[in-house]
Amino acid sequence: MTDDAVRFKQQAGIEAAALVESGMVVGLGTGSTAIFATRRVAERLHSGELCNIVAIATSHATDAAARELGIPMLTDDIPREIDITIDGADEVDPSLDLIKGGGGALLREKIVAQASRRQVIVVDESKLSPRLGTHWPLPVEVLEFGWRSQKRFLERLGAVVTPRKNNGDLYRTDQGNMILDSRFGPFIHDVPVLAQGLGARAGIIEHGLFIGIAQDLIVAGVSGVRHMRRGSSAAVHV
Ligand SMILES: O=C[C@H](O)[C@H](O)[C@H](O)COP(=O)(O)O
Repeated sequence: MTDDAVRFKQQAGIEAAALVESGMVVGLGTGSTAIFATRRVAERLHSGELCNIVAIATSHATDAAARELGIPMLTDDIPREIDITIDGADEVDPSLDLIKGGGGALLREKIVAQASRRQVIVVDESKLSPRLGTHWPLPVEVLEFGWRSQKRFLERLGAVVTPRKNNGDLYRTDQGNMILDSRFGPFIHDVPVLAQGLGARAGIIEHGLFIGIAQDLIVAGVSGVRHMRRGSSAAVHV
């Protein structure tokens, strides 16, 4: 990752953390961009600028980081509605639909996103894409039982499928499942139809298409930080 990319991720994360208000329940995303928002929320909490917040993490890694930073955490059964969640993404299209799951956290991320009133996505500008699937394979979380059947199913849908590995072994999600990275190049032709097909297949636990979920996008790049809202063509420069 270049120094510029790290700086852009940090700018986007810090901008998003400013949207958190005292008294809120906050969803904390996973990855190298969302962590900057988590750190900034912790800084605001410790400086006294924020008070009385509780958070829920989208992965074991984020949970450990947030606890280390001294953020009060909710239990995993999400006993309260989440006011705002700040998370990263692997690809973002012009209507703010997303591919997520590059870090393997897609299932918890989607659970937290769907339990949130407001989902704010933070990215550096390299994540912007004209059509989902252009730059990134779609992560599909599958149960180990029967996984080769899911691989054939995805191949019949037109994907080139690579079981995700970690140091030579099969990668495991926080839930102990596998990820099949599925490249539908040059792009995914019909995102809603694909999402519906994947959702209907037993053995597929979740997929990384987040459609209609993000309300806000904060993107940082060479021309500064922009804040976009779903359904609004105007980008606000901040
Ligand atoms: O599973 C991981 C998540 O969906 C991440 O939010 C996504 O991969 C983006 O991560 P990063 O900000 O590190 O590029």
